Amino acid sequence: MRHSERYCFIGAGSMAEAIISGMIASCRTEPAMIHVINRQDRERLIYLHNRYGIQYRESQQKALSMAEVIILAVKPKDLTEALKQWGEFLRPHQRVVSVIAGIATPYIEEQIPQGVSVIRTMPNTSSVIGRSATAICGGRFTKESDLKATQEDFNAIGTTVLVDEKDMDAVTALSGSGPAYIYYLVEALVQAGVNEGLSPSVSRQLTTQTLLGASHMLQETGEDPAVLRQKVTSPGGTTMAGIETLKEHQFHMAITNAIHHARKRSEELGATFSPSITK
Ligand SMILES: NC(=O)C1=CN([C@@H]2O[C@H](COP(=O)(O)OP(=O)(O)OC[C@H]3O[C@@H](n4cnc5c(N)ncnc54)[C@H](O)[C@@H]3O)[C@@H](O)[C@H]2O)C=CC1
Ligand SMILES: O=C(O)[C@@H]1CCC=N1
Repeated sequence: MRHSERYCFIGAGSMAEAIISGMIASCRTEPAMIHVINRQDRERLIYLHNRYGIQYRESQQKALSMAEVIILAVKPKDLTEALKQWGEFLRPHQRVVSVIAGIATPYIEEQIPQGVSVIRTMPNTSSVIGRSATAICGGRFTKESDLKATQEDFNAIGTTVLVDEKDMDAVTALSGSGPAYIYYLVEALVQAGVNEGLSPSVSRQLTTQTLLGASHMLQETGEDPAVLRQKVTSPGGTTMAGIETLKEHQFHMAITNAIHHARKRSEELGATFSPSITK
């Protein structure tokens, strides 16, 4: 549903672009309702304006105060400076939506005027094509209506789930970073097909459609992935030979450790942003 709130993105990087393009493509909002502010790189704003029609020219302070929704889309290391620069212009009627990995709502709440609702989200880059998996949690001043509106924003670019803030680091490791693991798997599959004599284009086409088909099977049948796997795996057949090799190479353990390490990294990114440190 298209609605009338104005958005102001702080940070014009790849995640901001993924969300903006998804919101415009899904008609959640019009380009004229989106303003983007960025540090230094005016070329980037011109690119976003030319490509999507978003706004950037008027005073940045005015853009911030006119928006109902402020989206924080800077890197974790740049957040403190960004909040110093822009935080004082925020007001309690606005909702601040952070997409920043690792950083908890209390830190942001402490850097901006008292009472502003801060909502932490973790989308992923599939926002561009309206296929993000986004997790959302509210902060201390977040009302039901803020959560609902934020869910509607992100439902326009994929699916959403409400979680407790304590789960956000795990979410970040799993679905925030998740597309990269899948692309890494695809790189390996395509190369493996080529190693076995397929052309790169045939290998990529077969791999991509296999991934897509398997994703749809998971979603549309709702079956346990282990059951779906067993249906492919004939006793003594090719799949069994492949799966046994994956087991020998501790595939399961590699994935488990990767997600654990990514979650720890999310915690580390947030650790230096504890509210008590800023007092
Ligand atoms: N890339 C991804 O897959 C995902 C990223 N995220 C989060 O999104 C955030 C942004 O990530 P990317 O877009 O990849 O980073 P990026 O580096 O592409 O973009 C960050 C932008 O913020 C701008 N910026 C820095 N300081 C600023 C300031 N004081 N005022 C205004 N703009 C400022 C930079 O100029 C840059 O354009 C990160 O915190 C990341 O954790 C979340 C989900 C997925
Ligand atoms: O790698 C990162 O830190 C960000 C957060 C989730 C995906 N990309």
